[in-house]
Amino acid sequence: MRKINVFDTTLRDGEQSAGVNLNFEEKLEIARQLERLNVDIIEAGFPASSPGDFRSVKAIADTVRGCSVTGLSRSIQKDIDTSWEALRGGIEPRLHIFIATSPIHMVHKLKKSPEQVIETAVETVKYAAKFFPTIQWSAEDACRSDLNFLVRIIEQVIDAGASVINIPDTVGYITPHEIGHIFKYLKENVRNIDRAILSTHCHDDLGMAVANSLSAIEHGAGQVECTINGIGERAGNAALEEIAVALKIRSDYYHAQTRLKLHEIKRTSTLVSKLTGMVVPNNKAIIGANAFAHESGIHQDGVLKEKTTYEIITPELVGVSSNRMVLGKHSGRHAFKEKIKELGYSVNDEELNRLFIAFKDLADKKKEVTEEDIFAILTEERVAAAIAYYKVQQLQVNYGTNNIPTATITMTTPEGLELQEAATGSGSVEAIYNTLERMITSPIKLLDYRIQSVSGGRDALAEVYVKINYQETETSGRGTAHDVLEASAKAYINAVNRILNRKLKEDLSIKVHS
Ligand SMILES: CC(=O)SCCNC(=O)CCNC(=O)[C@H](O)C(C)(C)COP(=O)(O)OP(=O)(O)OC[C@H]1O[C@@H](n2cnc3c(N)ncnc32)[C@H](O)[C@@H]1OP(=O)(O)O
Ligand SMILES: CC(C)C(=O)C(=O)O
Repeated sequence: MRKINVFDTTLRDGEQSAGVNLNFEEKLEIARQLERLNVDIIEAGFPASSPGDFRSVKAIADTVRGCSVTGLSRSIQKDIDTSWEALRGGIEPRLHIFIATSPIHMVHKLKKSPEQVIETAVETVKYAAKFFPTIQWSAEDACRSDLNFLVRIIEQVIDAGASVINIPDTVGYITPHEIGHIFKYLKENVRNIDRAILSTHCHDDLGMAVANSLSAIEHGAGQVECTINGIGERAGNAALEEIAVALKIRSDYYHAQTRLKLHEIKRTSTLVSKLTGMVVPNNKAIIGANAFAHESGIHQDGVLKEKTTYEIITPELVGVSSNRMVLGKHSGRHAFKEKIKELGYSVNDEELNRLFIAFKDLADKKKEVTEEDIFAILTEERVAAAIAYYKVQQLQVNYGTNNIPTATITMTTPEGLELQEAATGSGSVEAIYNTLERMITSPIKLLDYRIQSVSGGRDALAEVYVKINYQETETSGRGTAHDVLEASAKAYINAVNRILNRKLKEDLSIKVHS
């Protein structure tokens, strides 16, 4: 079996999804989970693009020990210098440097001749090789580039020091047959290709990203670039979970394997969905809620007689557990700690105490505390805004079909004051948000509001996701609670606190409660 390296770009290309905005703690949490999933390379961001990206790439490179961490860089010395500062603490510092090679990009965007592009690529790879032991070079828009030009530039960047050559389908234009031909052609025609690994990076504009990635693997790619849940720029990237499971289930055809721990897939998908606010459609392959649901009589009959009649993947393979009930209100600290360990987390005593209080509180209200509930509590605890500038102490909502909904809220402010306010709205959530806005004083614009339940049943936890604009900054916020209105208030305040935390970290003028 050929070994295929998995290069996860959820934190770089995935974060380029419109509306996704992960903060420092969230990126670190996703990186830790990717490490548990056992990816080979994590692309943690684009260090030169902003101080925030630099900080998170550096923290991930300094923390992650189970795989290599990389960051994206333009073919510019200052991007390479910044990337080195961010990545040098990693176990195998790796630079991902790119330049466009298609006529459209060279003429209109870079305004460089093909010869100038070759010269820039070679010079910058040579420069990067002074620092980085491993350099991945990408030919942006490779799939719309001239094949003989690709051969020439690839030969020269390999000579300059690149050992991974990535052939992206940047605009999601190629077909499986065509990409197979490109990889075969490069394998046969690049003189020094035995000194490099070929990599594939596909976008889903025409819905072919996974099929194209698999075809590239079939024709010689030794590395696949993908994201969890297929999130990414425009229509997204190739979905990691689909590629990995296709290689496993059809190993008879591909004869290639990854080193992923497939049972971590569901959890990774849930975490990324929660933190990005990008909901996974029910019919999504591998991780959608319906992926293992047999609805029609003939299928159910077949599955009851013999599972393999209609089931090619077992839910257990990707970590979907049929045993959902785990703990209840009589469970103690030991069992709870053990469950957290089973979920792949380790917590210190202080964290355990806080989590246990949240767990007991939930267990009092809910008959069955599922694995998903515990995962939600854990995630909320680990990625909560570092400092809760605003804290809701009490919330009361008055609603009736013939009344105007009114919310009354008691909240502590950044100055430690306790304020009480009330306001009305056309619905209960609007009444809550109008009340909070009165107390926070700066205008807050609500851009998006979504709600879902964490697990099934009437007593399920509610999870609210909001996107707001506050103090000229856009961010998202999340809140989980047993009650939808409390979860709504928490999500709103979480978003405001996240902006205030970010401003403090970036050392910008912090203006709270003016
Ligand atoms: C296919 C991909 O996904 S590539 C990754 C895309 N990701 C991102 O762009 C996210 C992060 N980007 C950013 O924050 C900003 O674009 C920055 C900080 C990188 C650059 O910002 P600015 O300096 O304001 O430049 P801006 O984004 O407007 O334009 C890009 C410039 O880089 C140049 N450029 C683009 N790609 C490359 C490259 N690979 N190597 C060198 N220069 C490049 C463009 O030609 C343009 O140069 P020009 O100003 O001389 O015309
Ligand atoms: C930078 C490269 C790899 C990229 O993201 C693309 O071409 O889509």
